[in-house]
Formats: sequence, structure tokens, C-alpha cells
Amino acid sequence: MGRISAKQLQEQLRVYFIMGSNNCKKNPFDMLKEAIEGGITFFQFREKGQGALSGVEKVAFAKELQAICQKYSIPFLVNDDVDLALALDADGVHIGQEDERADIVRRKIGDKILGVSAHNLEEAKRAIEQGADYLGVGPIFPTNTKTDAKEAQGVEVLRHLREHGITIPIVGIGGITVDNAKEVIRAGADGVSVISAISLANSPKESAWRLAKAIDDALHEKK
Ligand SMILES: Cc1ncc(COP(=O)(O)OP(=O)(O)O)c(N)n1
Ligand SMILES: Cc1ncsc1CCOP(=O)(O)O
Ligand SMILES: [Mg+2]
Repeated sequence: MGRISAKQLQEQLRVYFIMGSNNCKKNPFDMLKEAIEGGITFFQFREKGQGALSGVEKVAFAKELQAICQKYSIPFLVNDDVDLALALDADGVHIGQEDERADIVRRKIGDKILGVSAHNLEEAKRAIEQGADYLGVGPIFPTNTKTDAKEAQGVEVLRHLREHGITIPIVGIGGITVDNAKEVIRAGADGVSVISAISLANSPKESAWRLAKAIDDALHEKK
């Protein structure tokens, strides 16, 4: 089948929900279903931090989330854990600058989707050379969700990457909400990745729906 095209990925990355068991206020399976009903387009299983599951519990949890994604044709990616992604035959993996090297991961995963975090032009160029299909750029805004996140960069980093020839799909991440999502798209991202905007919302479905609407509106403005 070959690697996914940039165009197809760009379409799929509009509302990218990331979640692990410790991000959930309520039943994680219900939350994912609600988020899907609301209009998320991509999902990342990110099981890390305080209270995170490990071993067989982590695998069983991931499998259940993957089954929900499969039922609704939502791509299912695994954060950091390349072996788990391969064991589950996930759609892809997301890795950061402190994880395994992107070129090594690319060799391991073949044509599966590879997302790489980048904070600047140098990291973005290297990630692309090493086989990234998309970039996760941020934190754009301050976030309470990732305790070891770098300082927020604002949307200018997205504009900078686009102005310097980075054309592959990009999602902004970090502190993105319904109220600031449009700025992220206007600055050059193809989509937004969020954890708390959906996982801590009173209604994950409504929050996902409002994010999807904001992204659609901002993308139409650009056309
Ligand atoms: C879409 C997306 N973008 C960035 C990240 C962050 O990855 P990383 O820097 O490796 O940090 P952790 O998420 O592993 O703590 C991401 N997960 N997803
Ligand atoms: C995983 C990650 N990488 C950079 S910021 C972040 C956390 C995003 O969470 P939130 O959407 O709740 O700010
Ligand atoms: Mg990582």
C-alpha cells in the first residue's frame, strides 16, 4: 500500500484527540466514543505519567480503545511505545525528541504512520529527513497536562516553519481549546491535538464538535 499521502493525512489530522487512563474524569471508553461522535478525526493512545497503567493492563486498555477506533474508522496511534504499536498492529506511532530516533522507528514500522514532535526548524527538517509523516509542534500555549513540557512558543512557530519550506502536515499541540484553535490553523497548522480540551470537558462530545467546527471554519477561511 505504501506510505500515507500528505494530502490524506492532512485531512485526517484536523481534530486529533490524545488520551490515557490518567487524563479521564469518567469512563475512558465512553469518553472516546463521545469524542468520536463529536467529530474527532485521529486518536493517540498516550499512557504515561502519574498512575499510568503498565504491563498487561496497559495492553488490554489499549486494545479496547483500538477496537473503538476501528469500529468508527478513526486512525489509532501509540505514543512512545513502538513495540506496543507493532504488537497491536496500530496505524502508527508518535515519538518526540527524547524518544527513539525517528529513522530507527521508521525502519521498524515500515509504512505505518510516523508522527514526530518538533519545536523548531532544525528538528522539523531532521524529522522529515528521517521519515516523519507529520509533525506535532508545541506547546503552542501553556499546558498543565504535560509536566515536562517545554515553554509555550505561541503560534509564531507554526508560521515560521511554513515560511521556511516545511510543507508536510502539522498539528499544533499544548493548551489548545475551542477558543484559540482557529489561531493555530490560521498560523499554518492542518489540525489541532488536544488532551484536556476534550478529556476534562463536561461534555467531550460537545467539546469535540465545537473544536471540529472551529477548525472547519478556519480551514475554509484559508481557501
Ligand atoms: C501530536 C503530538 N505532538 C506532540 C507530542 C509530544 O510528544 P513528546 O514530546 O514525545 O512528549 P510525550 O507526549 O511523549 O510526553 C505528542 N505526544 N503528540
Ligand atoms: C503531549 C503534549 N506535548 C506537548 S504539550 C502536550 C500536552 C497537551 O495537553 P493539553 O491539550 O491538555 O494541553
Ligand atoms: Mg514521547
